[in-house]
Amino acid sequence: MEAGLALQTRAAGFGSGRRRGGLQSPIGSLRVADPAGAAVAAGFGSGRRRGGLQSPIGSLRVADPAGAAVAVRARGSKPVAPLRAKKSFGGHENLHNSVDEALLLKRKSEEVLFYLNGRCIYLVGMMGSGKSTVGKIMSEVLGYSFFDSDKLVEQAVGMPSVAQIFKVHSEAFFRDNESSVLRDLSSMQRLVVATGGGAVIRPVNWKYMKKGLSVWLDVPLDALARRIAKVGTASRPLLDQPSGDPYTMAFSKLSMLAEQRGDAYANADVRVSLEEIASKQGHHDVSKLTPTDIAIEVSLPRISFLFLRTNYHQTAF
Ligand SMILES: Nc1ncnc2c1ncn2[C@@H]1O[C@H](COP(=O)(O)OP(=O)(O)O)[C@@H](O)[C@H]1O
Ligand SMILES: O=C(O)C1=C[C@@H](OP(=O)(O)O)[C@@H](O)[C@H](O)C1
Repeated sequence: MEAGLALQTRAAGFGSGRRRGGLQSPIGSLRVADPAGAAVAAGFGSGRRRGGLQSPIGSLRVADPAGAAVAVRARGSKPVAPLRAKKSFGGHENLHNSVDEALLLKRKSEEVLFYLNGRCIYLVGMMGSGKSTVGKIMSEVLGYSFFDSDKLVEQAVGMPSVAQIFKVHSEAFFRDNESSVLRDLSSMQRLVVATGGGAVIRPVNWKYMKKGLSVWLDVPLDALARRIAKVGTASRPLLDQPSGDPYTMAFSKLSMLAEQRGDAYANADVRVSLEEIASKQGHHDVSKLTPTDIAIEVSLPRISFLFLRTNYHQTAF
């Protein structure tokens, strides 16, 4: 299968200024091109490339045509549909409970766009916290590009899964590449990035993520273990166990990791607590929250106030 990312331009009427000639990361591994209106295909790792510079970990090129936003999707996959779900979430048939909810999300995200002023959003949180799911919705409504840092590492290394990278190389090798990917992404604008759950443990990654807005999806361990048990642990090497009840194994490993990671997630600019959202909704059951409920919290204009202050501290919503 061809590795690579296909980029699609969509008019979004939002831009923080026009970049000409592209930005280059310190090691020249990433280039943001502005080919005045042209949509381009981006290659990463061993995939096809048009232009852009290459580093040992690969090359990324994103078209940013004057005020238009780009949507990114894996080559061959379908674009993310903003208003319809392909899966059921905690018994919900839809990502959104209603059209009203979808419209609310759209309105909130438009307000936040102004304050973001092109800055990237980095979603952090434990494995299974919904970074990819919520991130795709956020990117869709913001007119931002979505990147999953795990996928970028896979493409850069030229391996089909994080599990294989851990097995053939090591966790340290994966972490080095994860940092390189985050460094490269940090020189770009208008991205929603779903980071790997362990990205928070390296201080240097915070240096990169602090160039944008970091948002911690704080999900109770029990809910995480349920979600992971449902989809299996094969794609998450730190949780993969040869035997045992998947929920119990996932819960115990996640608890250990949460302990080890201590306050690392709390470095994020914003904490979105599912327990608090559920309690606000009056049912106290986080499994009833749709990804859109959560994306609305990420988009709340309250976040925008962070950018009005020169010194801000983490805010829990
Ligand atoms: N709000 C939610 N309710 C129920 N299941 C969810 C929710 N958000 C994500 N999921 C499911 O949980 C699993 C992990 O989500 P994912 O977005 O891949 O997490 P992450 O990127 O943080 O590892 C997926 O199977 C996804 O469909
Ligand atoms: O928590 C972690 O250390 C990891 C989380 C994974 O990403 P997700 O959070 O997307 O599952 C992936 O980066 C790797 O398996 C390690």
